[in-house]
Amino acid sequence: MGIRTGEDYIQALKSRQPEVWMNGRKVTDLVNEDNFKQPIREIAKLYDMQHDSKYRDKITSICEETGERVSNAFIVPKNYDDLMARRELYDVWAEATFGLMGRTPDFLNVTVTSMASSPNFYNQYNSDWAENIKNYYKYIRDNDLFMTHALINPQVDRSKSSHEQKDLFTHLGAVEETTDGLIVRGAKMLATLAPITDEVIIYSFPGFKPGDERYALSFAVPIDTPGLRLMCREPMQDGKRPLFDHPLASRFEENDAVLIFNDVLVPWDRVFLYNNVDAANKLYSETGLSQNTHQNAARGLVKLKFAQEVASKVADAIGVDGFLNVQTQLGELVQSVETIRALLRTAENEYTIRSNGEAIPNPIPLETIRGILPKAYPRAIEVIQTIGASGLILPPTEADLNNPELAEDIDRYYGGRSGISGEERVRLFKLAWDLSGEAFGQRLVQYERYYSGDPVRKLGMFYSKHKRQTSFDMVDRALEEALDFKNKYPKNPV
Ligand SMILES: Cc1cc2nc3c(=O)[nH]c(=O)nc-3n(C[C@H](O)[C@H](O)[C@H](O)COP(=O)(O)OP(=O)(O)OC[C@H]3O[C@@H](n4cnc5c(N)ncnc54)[C@H](O)[C@@H]3O)c2cc1C
Repeated sequence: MGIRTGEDYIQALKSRQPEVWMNGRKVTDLVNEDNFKQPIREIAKLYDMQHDSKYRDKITSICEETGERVSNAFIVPKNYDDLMARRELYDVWAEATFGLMGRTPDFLNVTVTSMASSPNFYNQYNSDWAENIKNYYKYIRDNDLFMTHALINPQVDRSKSSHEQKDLFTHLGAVEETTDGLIVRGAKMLATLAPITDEVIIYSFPGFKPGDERYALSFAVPIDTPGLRLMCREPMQDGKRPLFDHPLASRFEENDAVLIFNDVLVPWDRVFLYNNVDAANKLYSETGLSQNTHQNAARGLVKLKFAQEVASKVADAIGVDGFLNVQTQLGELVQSVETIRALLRTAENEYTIRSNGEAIPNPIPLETIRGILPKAYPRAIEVIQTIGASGLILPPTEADLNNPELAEDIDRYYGGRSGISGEERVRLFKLAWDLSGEAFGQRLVQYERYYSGDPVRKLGMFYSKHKRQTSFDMVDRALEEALDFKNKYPKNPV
């Protein structure tokens, strides 16, 4: 099949009925559910871009194996140009969504591509796993599917490992093996956009202990697999609010869901890892899984740049950007953007080739971005809040603007510096409020903190790995030189 259109994607959604719960009711008509309508349009738009002559050759390529056109996310990069072709896809889709949708299809498509291009890892444990992930990759690639993922266990009691939880199946685990496959039970979270995806893939961060074997799992199933329940969080927009009043929240809401597996059958050919604590702990670091940090970084840069531009435009609109305190805040944001931009370029320029022939960006600058963004993005939002001040809270609604009795007052009292009308400023400040004040905007902050794991533990892991890979040459030399000097000049003459 190769690349899908937006309509292909929507038709696939219509053909399925996953068990989706929201606000206490079962959602039976996904594509007409108010909360999902606009996000579905946004994802469909991305698929359509693959067919648009303006983007097609930038974001898709001909697959050597099938001769079909596929997303660049499915091409295993062999050199710098291939890596940059992927980057082009990340940029084009992130810019189309202002970086506000974190889980666009490229994210997991790249993840599965990386898993499948590490057969040696799987083969050392079980050759079936290597075969299964390879076939799954081909299936996703050739049908251009959209996936969600769920890596973490319910928060119930973080002081205990999986097998020590009160209930054996609080954390998702294997119940029994059958001839058809594995029966799994328990919950995983937090699957962003799950109801409007095609498939879900399960794997975990490291941290399994002996005794956790049944929880050491990786597999994929269709999102409408019998027994799989999707519990959505409370929507942050009802899908009915005017785009004028909520120009971002009404478009880019990514609902998140907890996945509850009630004795779900996972066919054996969809099992990528099972019953092996060692393999589960190494999966992340040894399969190139962290390749998706490249997508994360490119998308995060677009989002940070967007927030920086919003802050600057807000300041300009009300004539405060000549004040030193405002300039230093705006300058700080520009420098954050430039820092991320430079790190991303460094990671790409310093790419290496893995033993499987796959080109990968230098992970150290990418992980550095991962460490900086959870602080830089919330700071950008704080700057918008500080500079926008009361102006963020006061704008009237579209309905007010449409009332002729109010029009004159709105233009007079809600306008900006010379040249900015009441309506222009109201629209800008509403956008800034969506990003910085609305529940939608607060989720975006929380997303940047946590989307790829706990930043605290990630930084600890980053440092431990860095320490293992490095030496203390300069310190050793300074110590040696001091000793040499002491021996050479015992009385310290000049
Ligand atoms: C908006 C959003 C979207 C997301 N989308 C996805 C998704 O699509 N797929 C997915 O799989 N996940 C997703 N995540 C989940 C993300 O992976 C987790 O939030 C992240 O891994 C942290 O886990 P947690 O939220 O359970 O926090 P916890 O692990 O419960 O941590 C809570 C607090 O306790 C501290 N803490 C907990 N355990 C330890 C420890 N052992 N040592 C030190 N400190 C500890 C943490 O530092 C943190 O401050 C998303 C999260 C958010 C917020």
